[in-house]
Amino acid sequence: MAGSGASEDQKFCLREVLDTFKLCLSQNKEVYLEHYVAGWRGLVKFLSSLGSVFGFISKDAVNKIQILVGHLDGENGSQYVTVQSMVKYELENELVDLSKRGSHPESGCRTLLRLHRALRWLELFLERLRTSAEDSKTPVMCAEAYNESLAQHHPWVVRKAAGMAFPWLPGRTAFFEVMNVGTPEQVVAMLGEALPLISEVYQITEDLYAQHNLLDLP
Ligand SMILES: CCCCCCCCCCCCC/C=C/[C@@H](O)[C@H](COP(=O)(O)O)NC(=O)CCCCCCCCCCCCCCC
Repeated sequence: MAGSGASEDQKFCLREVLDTFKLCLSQNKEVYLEHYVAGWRGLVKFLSSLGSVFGFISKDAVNKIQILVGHLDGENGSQYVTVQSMVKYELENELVDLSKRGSHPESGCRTLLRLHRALRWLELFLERLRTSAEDSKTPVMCAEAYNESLAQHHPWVVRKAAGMAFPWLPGRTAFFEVMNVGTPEQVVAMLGEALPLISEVYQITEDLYAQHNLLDLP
């Protein structure tokens, strides 16, 4: 965390953010919540730098990040060190609404699930960016990635709002520039390194949630 704080005044660099996902995995492949949340913080910062039309998206992500930080910093914080320990703790203590929303609308499990689904969007979008041609359209890549992932969990009105924001994304060249990673070739190389890590974090979480039947938490 100290690292991400120290870089706050410096110019944003997407490599640093994606590197955070490297720190997420423990030796025995558990996912550290602190680094997961730090990764999302960085992504949201990047999204905010793209303009206020994405504000409603950042706002929801920030809200979810805050809920998770609240658990991490709360009196039972030691149970929230990894996603695995969080799931175990919340399930054993019946702190999760399993079939309909009830007394635990802010469980770590349901909150993280929303970010987890968004991580799949990120994976799909970055993979498209990585393999895109110079004249590829970012809004199209973004919408395709969204339709294949998050959209399936969103009601019509959210899908509609998201669809209205996508055309405001900067074009590929400008997008690569705000990433502040270097030349387009360097961006592509960086994405090639970061993507397997993001996929691994995603897959480990997905398997864990599937194993506990948590993929449809309300
Ligand atoms: C760069 C383009 C960014 C486009 C982001 C695509 C995702 C669009 C998502 C639209 C979400 C709209 C906000 C509302 C969401 C909630 O309804 C919904 C459900 O929550 P609930 O069950 O508590 O009600 N929330 C969610 O699904 C969580 C959404 C979290 C979205 C985080 C997106 C962060 C994107 C970071 C962009 C970084 C780009 C980096 C690329 C190099």
